[in-house]
Amino acid sequence: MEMRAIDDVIEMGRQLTPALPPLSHALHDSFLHSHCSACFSPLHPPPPPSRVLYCSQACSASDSPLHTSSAELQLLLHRQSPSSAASDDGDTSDVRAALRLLAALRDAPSCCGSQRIAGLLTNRDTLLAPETATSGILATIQSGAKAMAAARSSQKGSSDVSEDMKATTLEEAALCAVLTNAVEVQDSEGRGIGIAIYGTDFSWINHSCSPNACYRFQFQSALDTGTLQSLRASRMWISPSGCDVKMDNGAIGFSGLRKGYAEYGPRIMVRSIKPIKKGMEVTIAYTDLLQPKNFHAVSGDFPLERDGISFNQDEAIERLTDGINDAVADYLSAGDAESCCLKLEELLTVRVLDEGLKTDTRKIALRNHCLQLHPLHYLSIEAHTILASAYKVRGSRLAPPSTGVDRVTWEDYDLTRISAAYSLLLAGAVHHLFCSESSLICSAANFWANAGESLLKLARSLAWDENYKTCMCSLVNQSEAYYHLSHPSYADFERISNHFRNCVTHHVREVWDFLRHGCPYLRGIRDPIDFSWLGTNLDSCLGIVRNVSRHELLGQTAEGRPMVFQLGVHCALYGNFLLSICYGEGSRSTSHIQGILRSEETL
Ligand SMILES: C[S@@+](CC[C@H](N)C(=O)[O-])C[C@H]1O[C@@H](n2cnc3c(N)ncnc32)[C@H](O)[C@@H]1O
Repeated sequence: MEMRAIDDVIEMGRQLTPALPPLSHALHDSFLHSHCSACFSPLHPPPPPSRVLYCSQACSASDSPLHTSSAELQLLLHRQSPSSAASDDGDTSDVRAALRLLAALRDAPSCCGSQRIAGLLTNRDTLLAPETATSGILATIQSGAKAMAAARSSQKGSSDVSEDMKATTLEEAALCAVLTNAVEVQDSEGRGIGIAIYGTDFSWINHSCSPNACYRFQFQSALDTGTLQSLRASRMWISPSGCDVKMDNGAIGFSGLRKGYAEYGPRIMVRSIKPIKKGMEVTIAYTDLLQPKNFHAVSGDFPLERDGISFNQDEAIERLTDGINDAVADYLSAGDAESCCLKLEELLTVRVLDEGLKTDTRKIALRNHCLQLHPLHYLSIEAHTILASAYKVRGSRLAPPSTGVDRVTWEDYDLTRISAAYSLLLAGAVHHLFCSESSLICSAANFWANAGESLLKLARSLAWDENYKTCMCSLVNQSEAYYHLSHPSYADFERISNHFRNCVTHHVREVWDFLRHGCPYLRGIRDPIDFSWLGTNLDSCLGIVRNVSRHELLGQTAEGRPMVFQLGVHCALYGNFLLSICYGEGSRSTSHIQGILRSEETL
């Protein structure tokens, strides 16, 4: 099954589905005590741990009957009991979501088969086939289905649990449907807090490495009837297609299934990120397009190569990945952001393949050269993301509690400046990839918005006068109008993008030396937006920044501050423009960045 566009031409930034409620959803175990199990909103303040918690009476009334009738309660109790062998097993959200799915469809047993449940593909035969199943997935499905069957028997009060547990086909199919169709629900900080399974309107959308649509979540507590009616009234711009469409349409129309649609839980809505013609298949990305698996398909491979000799990439990538993981462990587990920055910058700067060069005479001749990881390689992007965050944390740690945001120490200021430089480099690198693969619009949007936020924080951090807040650019003055262009024509999109890009390129030339000053790795990056300097010889880029004294830096800061501000405003506005295409007006991401721009009096 697949979904196709039903209108003549759908512009980019169009909402293609209403905000769809989940068929089933479950928090990850680690968020069961900090978030509402019905609507996934954070609990303030976190109450003392108990089994399943709700943010309101309405959420409790909506969800607790399903929590009990689905046997989720029994499953959690069983796993917590000291006698349970599975008590310290991993996350149970898949299994709990599968139990909830079966309970939601209890009145519609004909919707449940081993191939499809409520129209949703289970992939059971493929997932359990001996030739395709990895031992890990097979064991996970079998043990999960057994735990589900045991919990369901115990909930029914069945006397013969062992007999009930023999027939786990239905549980296996439900769990496979969850594994095939569930999406990770992320909170505003991008943390995966749980999973949700949606009906066929969403779940029949296939994956593409170059998708033309994306999705976002909408979090609400239990909805009143008026809001529900208006959500349902919103139209579908896509419809099912495929050889089974008749049969499966029957499945979705079944009244028992409709009962299964919870009126609460994180809703999902699909949006177009490219113009889509009538009859074209609508696709989304199931994974992060900047991650390795898809990266090569999206943007080509950036080889570790010199003078026509390509090196053993797998070995090098493995070593670099280990190095990055080691640095991240310092940051996340040991809380040592400084060590993380040192390790990552060393990793990005030193030769990466020296050991592999021992045997080949041509390669031996190259041993004195410095081979750097390409700045657009996915590992560089990963490392830059961590560096931007680690420098930011280091900057805020150094500020004494009494100083407030506007009065910071020099060291704090330097760290904030380098964090902003990394954020800008990330925005530029991902934007470069976005120019050749427009599916990366959501990533580009987030990186531009982050760069804008970091640069505005930097401009704010030395407050000796307020005159820096002047933006002469006509685009900035018209920015209010762009918020209402969440589905622009492609021509408008290109015009606005080109204008913003030209302004950003101009400002970057003025401030880049200042932003990267004192950072050994960043001095090798000539320009963070225009990568035409990336030729064959990265070495020649090193060492081009003269040493600047603290005094000169201070002078540059006073002068550079309006420019940093203008650059920050442009990045934030452009990020917001792209965010409104991907997620629509009023989304959490756009509201956040608009709040920042309002506080800077640019809106
Ligand atoms: C959420 S379902 C998508 C709808 C599904 N095609 C159906 O018939 O119900 C996900 C499953 O669809 C299949 N699928 C999705 N995208 C695919 C793609 N690009 N190529 C091949 N199979 C795909 C895979 O079996 C995947 O596990």
